[in-house]
Formats: sequence, C-alpha cells, structure tokens
Amino acid sequence: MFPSKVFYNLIKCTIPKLNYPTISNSFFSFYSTSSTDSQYKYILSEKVGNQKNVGLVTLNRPKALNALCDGLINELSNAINKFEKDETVSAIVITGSEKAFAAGADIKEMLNQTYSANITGGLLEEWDTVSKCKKPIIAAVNGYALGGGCELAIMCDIIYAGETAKFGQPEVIIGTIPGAGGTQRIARSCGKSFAMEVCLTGNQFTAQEAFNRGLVSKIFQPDKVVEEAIKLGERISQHSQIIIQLCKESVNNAFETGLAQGLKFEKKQFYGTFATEDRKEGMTAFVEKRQPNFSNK
Ligand SMILES: CCC/C=C/C(=O)SCCNC(=O)CCNC(=O)[C@H](O)C(C)(C)COP(=O)([O-])OP(=O)([O-])OC[C@H]1O[C@@H](n2cnc3c(N)ncnc32)[C@H](O)[C@@H]1OP(=O)([O-])[O-]
Repeated sequence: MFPSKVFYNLIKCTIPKLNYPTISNSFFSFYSTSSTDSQYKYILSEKVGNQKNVGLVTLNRPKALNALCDGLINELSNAINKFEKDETVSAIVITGSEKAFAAGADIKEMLNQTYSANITGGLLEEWDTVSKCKKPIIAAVNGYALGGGCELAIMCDIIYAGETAKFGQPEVIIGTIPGAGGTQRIARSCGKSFAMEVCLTGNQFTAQEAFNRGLVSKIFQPDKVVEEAIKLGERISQHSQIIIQLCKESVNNAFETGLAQGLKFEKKQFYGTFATEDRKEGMTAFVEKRQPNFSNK
C-alpha cells in the first residue's frame, strides 16, 4: 500500500472527525460536535448541524468497504434507536466513506451460514430498524452501494448521491438474491423492467441512472453529499416533528396500498393534524405573518 495511504488510514482510525477526508475544515467547525458516541467499533455516531438536531451515522469499516457484518448492523440499529428516542434529533443521515457507502452484506460472514440458522437466528431482522424508524432518514451515498448496501440506501427515505456513486444488486453473481428489499423496493420505485435488469444481471448502475429512475433525489459533487444531506435534515427539522412523522407515514403508505386506500389513509392523517397544537400554531403563524413556534404536540 502507498505509504501516505497507510498514514491516512491510521489517522482515520484514530481521529474520528478526520474520517470525512474530502470535507473541508470549515465544514467541521460548522457541523461537528464533541458529542460523538464512542462506544461503537464499526460506526461513528454524532449529533450535527447548527442546532445539533441531525443525527449522523457514518459506517466506518474501511478495510472491508463497510461490508455490513452483524456487528455493524447491530451498532447501526442501536444508533438509530437512540436517535429515534432523542427528542432533540429530528432527522438522521446515514453515510459511508467516499469509496464505499457499503459494498453489501458481509460475504465472508455469510459463507457458512445455513438455512436453518437463518430461520432460528432471525437473519436480517435487525435491518428493519432503518425502515421502521419514524424519523426521516437520509442516505448520503458515495462510492459503492452494492447488494445490502444498495438496499440499506433504498430503505432510507431520501437518497442524496455523489456523482461517482455506483449502485447495484450483484447477489446473483455470488449465487443468491437480494434479501433486504432490493427486488421489492426497486420494482416499486423504478418499475419491473429496470428492477429485473438490475437484479438479474448484477450490473452496477450510476448515480445519474439512479437519479433518472427516481431512486435518488439529488446528485452532488462527492465532497458535498454529506454536507447537503445534513442541510436537508436541518431543513426538515424546522417543521413540527409530529407533523413530519404523520407525513412520512402517509408517503410510505403509497408503497403498501392501492390508490383508493392510500388516499383514504392520507385524508385520515390530514384530519389528524387538526388534533395537534402544531397545526393550529402553523396556520396561526401564517395569518399573523410570523415564524411558527412548534412544540411537537
Ligand atoms: C442483506 C441481504 C442480501 C444482501 C446480500 C449481499 O449484499 S451479498 C454482497 C453483495 N456485494 C458484492 O457482491 C460486492 C462485493 N465486493 C466487490 O465486488 C468489490 O469489493 C468491489 C467491486 C466493491 C470493490 O473492489 P476493490 O478491488 O476496490 O476492493 P476489494 O475487492 O479488494 O475489497 C477490499 C476489501 O473489502 C472486502 N469486501 C468488499 N466487499 C465485501 C463484502 N460484501 N463482504 C465482505 N468483504 C468485502 C474484500 O474482501 C477486501 O478485503 P480483503 O480480501 O482485502 O481482506
């Protein structure tokens, strides 16, 4: 390995803040916090943003390109649960490194796994923490998002991608199929033909293609993706958390039901906002030409 790369990796392992190699120092003085949760081995978890109201989880297993081993998923799930319970956090960002968001589930860990162990051990159950989280989660994707890495990104509510990000479901290449939502979520988001092509070939696709298919909502220069995802989290944080939760639930319902059921669900959620103090505050603030002061009630 090139010596400077060794030094760089050493620094990255010992000083968590420098794990964002392409983000400028001004980014850190603006966004970083001293409250990094240091209990983790495979991730970094901290509160960021001006108001420290965005939870940032950085997958941090660089030697294995953030392959999603059990330990990493367990820590990710733990960090998401903590942010979900933390009333000061309104949105969550999940990111990786510039080389890899995540190169998939850990193939070496799965190698000798058996069918019966999958069933008795409840394989993949902890992954659901991300898709079941009530708070908005933004995936900030650079580099490889393959297999379970692609599925993890798609489980999030919004994907921001670096222009060189590479997505794909290469499971067929190693004799298995996507198991954390790839066949289902890509088909629902992008249609049958694209989902089939991606899942049946294992071919990678670019950030631009993911954007064109509606899988990614915005593309940025790689060194801007995390910063922009945090800004998005901060923008969402300006609103009432309870209303955001109802809204997220309603959009997610579009993936579960037909149009008539979905519209009925949306109307009930809309009616429900009138049971909150924040709906009254939001409309009153508009009429009084001032900023709303939401209480999340
Ligand atoms: C969740 C349910 C269903 C999901 C299933 C899946 O996701 S299946 C998976 C779907 N995903 C795939 O099939 C993608 C598999 N990965 C690749 O094809 C390539 O690594 C690459 C093209 C991403 C990068 O190529 P590159 O030449 O730039 O880098 P490199 O290849 O030299 O890797 C560096 C180190 O990382 C290691 N490592 C990487 N990925 C994994 C992994 N998933 N696992 C374990 N380890 C992994 C690699 O072994 C090596 O470690 P070593 O041996 O030096 O100790």
